[in-house]
Amino acid sequence: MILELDCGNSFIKWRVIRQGLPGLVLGGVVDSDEKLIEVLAATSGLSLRHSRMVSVRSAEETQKLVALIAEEFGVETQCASSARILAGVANGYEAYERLGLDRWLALVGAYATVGKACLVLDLGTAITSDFVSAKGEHLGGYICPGMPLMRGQLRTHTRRIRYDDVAAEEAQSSFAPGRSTAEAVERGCALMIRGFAASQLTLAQQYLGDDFIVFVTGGDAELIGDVTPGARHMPDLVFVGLALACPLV
Ligand SMILES: Nc1ncnc2c1ncn2[C@@H]1O[C@H](COP(=O)(O)OP(=O)(O)OP(=O)(O)O)[C@@H](O)[C@H]1O
Ligand SMILES: CC(C)(CO)[C@@H](O)C(=O)NCCC(=O)O
Ligand SMILES: [K+]
Repeated sequence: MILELDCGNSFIKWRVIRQGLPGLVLGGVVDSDEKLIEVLAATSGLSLRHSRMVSVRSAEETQKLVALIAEEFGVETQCASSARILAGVANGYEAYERLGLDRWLALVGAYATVGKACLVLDLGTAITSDFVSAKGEHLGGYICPGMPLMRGQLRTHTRRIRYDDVAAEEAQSSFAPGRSTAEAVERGCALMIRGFAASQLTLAQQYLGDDFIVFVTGGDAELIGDVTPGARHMPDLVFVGLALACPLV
C-alpha cells in the first residue's frame, strides 16, 4: 500500500492506495500530524510499503512529519520537489522553485489527464488559479485569499463581526442580501470568490482560446460549482500530479 499526503496550510489530506490497482483503500482530512498518525495507527490491515508527500509547509515542519512516519510505520517518504518540466508541462514561473508545489502538481495532474489547455482552480486556505496552454506551457496564475482567510480577516480587524460556525453554516443556504452579520459576511465573501472564478473563465478564454478544460479542486470547491459549468470537480487532482512527481522505482 502507498500512503499519499497533501500537506496544506490548514489541513493534511491523506489517502492510501494499492500499488497498480485502481481505487483507494481509505482517505481523509486531518488538522495535525498527530491526528494523522493516530488515524493511520488505528487502521487495521494497513501495510505501508511506500509513502509520498507534497507539502507547502516549511522544510522543518515537512521533515518533522517525514520523521514521524518513518518512526511509526517504517517507511521512507518521497517528497515532491520543484521542477522546470514534468510530464510534458513547463513551469511558467520566472523562479520555478517559488511556485507552490500544490499548484504545480495540480496543474501537471490536470494537463496529464486531458492533454489539452486547462484552467485549474484550487479553493483552500488560499485560492489559486493556473493556466496551462494546449502545448503544456504553464502561463502562470493568480493567488487570492480563500474563504477561511477572508472570514478570519473580517473577524480579526473589526470589533462587531462575530458569529459562530452554526450561524455560518445556516447563512450559506442562499445569496439573498444578508439580514444578519453571519449572512452578510458569508454571502459577501462567497460572492467575491464566485466573481473571481467568473473572471478566471474570461481570462482563460483570452489566454487559452475557446478549447480548454476547467478543473476545480480544494475543500471549498462547491462554492463555485454553478459558476463554472462543465468544470471537472477532481478532489484528488494534487494526488494525480504527486504520482507523476514521485513515481515508485
Ligand atoms: N472534510 C473537510 N475537512 C476540512 N476542511 C474542509 C472539508 N471539507 C471542506 N472543507 C473546507 O475546505 C477549506 C480548506 O481547503 P483545503 O483543505 O483544500 O486547503 P488547506 O489545506 O486548508 O489549505 P491549502 O490551500 O494550503 O491546501 C476550508 O474552508 C474548509 O472549511
Ligand atoms: C498559494 C498556496 C498557499 C496555496 O496552497 C501555496 O501554493 C503556496 O504557498 N505557494 C507559494 C507561492 C506561489 O505559488 O507563488
Ligand atoms: K491546496
